Amino acid sequence: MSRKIAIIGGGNLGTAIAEGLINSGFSLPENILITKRNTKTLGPLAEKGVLVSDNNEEAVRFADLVILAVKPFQVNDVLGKLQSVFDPQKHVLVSVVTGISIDNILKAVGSKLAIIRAMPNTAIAIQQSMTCLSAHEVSNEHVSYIEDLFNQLGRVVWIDEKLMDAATVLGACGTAYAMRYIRANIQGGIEIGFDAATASLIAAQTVLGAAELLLKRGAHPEQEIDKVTTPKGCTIAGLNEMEHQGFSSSLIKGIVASYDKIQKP
Ligand SMILES: NC(=O)C1=CN([C@@H]2O[C@H](COP(=O)(O)OP(=O)(O)OC[C@H]3O[C@@H](n4cnc5c(N)ncnc54)[C@H](O)[C@@H]3O)[C@@H](O)[C@H]2O)C=CC1
Ligand SMILES: O=C(O)[C@@H]1CCC=N1
Repeated sequence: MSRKIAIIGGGNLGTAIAEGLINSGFSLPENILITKRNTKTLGPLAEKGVLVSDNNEEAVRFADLVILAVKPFQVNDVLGKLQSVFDPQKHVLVSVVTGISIDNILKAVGSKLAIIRAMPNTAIAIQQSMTCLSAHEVSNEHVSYIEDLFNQLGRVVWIDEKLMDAATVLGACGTAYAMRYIRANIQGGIEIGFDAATASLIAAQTVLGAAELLLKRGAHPEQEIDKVTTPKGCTIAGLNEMEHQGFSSSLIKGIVASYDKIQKP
């Protein structure tokens, strides 16, 4: 397979994917074509040599891998107009769209195209995405090409398609949840004496280190918490107060609310 990639929908995620593909060296900028109805905001990518267009048909003809990154309600309209351009012998379609099943996509394209669902997050721009992948009836060649692509843009796990909504919440919405946790740390850090820049650095690096401890050791969070909580110390006093205020409970309820929103929009 050659390495020409079309990204249909140059919004937050589409542009992040383009950035990741270039930053990782997986693609040359001239091998990526990204579309949007109004291409003005794609200027920074165009300056890097990425091809920019408002014409989805042109993009599909250009590429053999098409990444669909439009909003869920736009899928039928966008794919419907591309039915005659897709070639099952040539194209593989990767959809990062929330809540739209492979079956729905197949109906919208109207042909037996190779379709893979991917659920990355915006850290894909800096090769730190968590990407969940799902496919059925796709050739091994397509599977290994797509796995290789997303592996270079972060970590990958293959999941059953029925878990895709859960993956969306935990892995993609999760970036926003983590940001809010860090922001709260910054706000607290300022209240106890730091300037905003120093509080931001300490909060972000501390979260990065905590995540790395889990990823590198495969430990359970509570094992690492036990190493921090000195008996009668300040950590356990703070943690217990957070729990009295509903910390874990509010996160779990938020995750379920996000999930319910995908299931019952
Ligand atoms: N933003 C995120 O963190 C994540 C988003 N997703 C999913 O990815 C998809 C895109 O999300 P965002 O990038 O956040 O949305 P967005 O609204 O920023 O991007 C969608 C883009 O599609 C463009 N568009 C609309 N109609 C078009 C057409 N006919 N042809 C070409 N482009 C068209 C819009 O102008 C917009 O720039 C959604 O389905 C979302 O659920 C999935 C994982 C993470
Ligand atoms: O908020 C949303 O609906 C999308 C799905 C995952 C991240 N953003």
